Amino acid sequence: MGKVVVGAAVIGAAAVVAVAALVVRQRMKNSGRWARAMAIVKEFEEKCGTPEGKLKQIADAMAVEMHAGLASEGGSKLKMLISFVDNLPTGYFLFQFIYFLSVFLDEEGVFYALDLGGTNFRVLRVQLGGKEGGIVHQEFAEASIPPALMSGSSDALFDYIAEKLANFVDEEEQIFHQPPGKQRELGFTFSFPVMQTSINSGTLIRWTKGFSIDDTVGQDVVAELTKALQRKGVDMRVAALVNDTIGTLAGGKYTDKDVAVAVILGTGTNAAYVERAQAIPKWHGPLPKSGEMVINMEWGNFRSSHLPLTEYDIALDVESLNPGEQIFEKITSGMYLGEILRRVLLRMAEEASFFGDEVPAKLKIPFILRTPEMSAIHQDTSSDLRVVDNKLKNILEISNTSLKTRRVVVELCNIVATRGARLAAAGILGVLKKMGRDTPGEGPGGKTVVAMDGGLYEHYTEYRKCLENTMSELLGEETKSSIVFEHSNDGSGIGAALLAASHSLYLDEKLS
Ligand SMILES: Nc1ncnc2c1ncn2[C@@H]1O[C@H](COP(=O)(O)OP(=O)(O)O)[C@@H](O)[C@H]1O
Ligand SMILES: O=P(O)(O)OC[C@H]1O[C@@H](O)[C@H](O)[C@@H](O)[C@@H]1O
Repeated sequence: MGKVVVGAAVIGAAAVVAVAALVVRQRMKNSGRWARAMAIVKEFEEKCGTPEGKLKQIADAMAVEMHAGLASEGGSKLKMLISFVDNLPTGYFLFQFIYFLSVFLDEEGVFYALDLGGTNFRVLRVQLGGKEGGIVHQEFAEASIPPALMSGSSDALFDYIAEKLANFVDEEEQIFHQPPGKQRELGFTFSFPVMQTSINSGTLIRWTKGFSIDDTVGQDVVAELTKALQRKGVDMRVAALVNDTIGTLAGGKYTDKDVAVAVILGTGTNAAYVERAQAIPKWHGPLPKSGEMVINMEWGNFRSSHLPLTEYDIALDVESLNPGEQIFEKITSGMYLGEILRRVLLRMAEEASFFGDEVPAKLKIPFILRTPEMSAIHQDTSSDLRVVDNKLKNILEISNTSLKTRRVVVELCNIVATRGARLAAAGILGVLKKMGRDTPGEGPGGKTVVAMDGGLYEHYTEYRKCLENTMSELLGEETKSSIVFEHSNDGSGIGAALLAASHSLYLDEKLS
């Protein structure tokens, strides 16, 4: 009996020791995994660093590339596209003219706008003029663009657009009907790089963001739209073709004459600004009477050795629809921020079992983690980070995460968004430098208004606050006080309608 008891005790003790050893080994393994995960986070944070000195180097590089892009076609990765909006028949500079436009137009001043962006497609009806002038009435409809149309045929895309426009026109109330013999007129906002050949013609240079339709490249997008409108029986003339940054500048200028720069932070990113005509060596056409021209920078394609690129950015670019293009856009704008976050989480799952022994299958799907979900995670204010928990469950099917795991996910959102926002601020500083507005009190009336638009800027509060705080950091309080950010919500749609009005075929009747 004694031997049996002793034996059992020895076995029991051995079992306890074995379990303890297992627990210790598991804890060591977990602590080893955690340490590995934290090392990945630390390395990522360091490589995303945007200290003030680096941002100022980037701003200087942006200004240098702007000069190069204005000097000659192809002189820079910045296309610096001339927008043609200012060679008005009346010789007025576009924006002054728009400002007085409503005075010339009477109640029939109904114009349409059509805005093709990277994610959404909007149609707008604007009634200008009337006794009080200004915008008397506006209404719009929005639809997301079916992903299949982003990589189908040119006709399929433009037929979809024409169909939506036809439906919108059919809903037109009787009071907006044009008098017999007068064609409806449209401002076409096209959020992609176009080499403009006139106010209402221009060829697509290349697609960006999620679009990749080979048979549109090199084509006149107004001609493509016009053919589709004819196919759909829509009697409408495209009076103006503008990039969304130009539309935002025009729309912003309509309400505030000090608007001199427009920045879009949406699915993609871009900027436009008012340049002195003499500062555009590559322009050999007639100089506008105003002496100023409006430039669509296409700054999404900016590239500099100073940009804090990580292995995740490089892999994203290599696997993108447009490798080697739009690098600045890919680390600052809405289409990509969530995807960068996903790539970091995937590496942590693979190399440090961050979400357990198995790598979550959904985490391997590109673009499954959209920036709107990332901002919800980033801006979770609950004590147990339950929004983070829900997003991880619903999007990635990752359950039972610990609070400290969720905190790391939030921190990664902060790293990605902070880098993007601070780089956007550096871009704006570069534009202000080029304009000579980065020092106190420069610019007419001492104030420079930057019209901001885009769903990322509008909806990602942490990103927007970081951008504006970074502007103060870079400019200093004295200069910052002369730079005003105005959120011109859907300014590009209004701007496109205004530009259509300012290039209307029927203007002479009103001006005479
Ligand atoms: N709540 C949100 N948080 C963060 N980003 C958002 C949010 N909502 C939209 N976005 C971003 O804004 C983009 C849409 O921008 P928007 O300007 O509305 O359309 P488009 O890019 O088609 O012109 C989306 O692709 C997304 O990246
Ligand atoms: O409004 P979106 O879709 O975010 O577009 C912003 C910018 O996106 C870029 O990819 C385009 O080249 C620009 O022309 C455009 O202005």
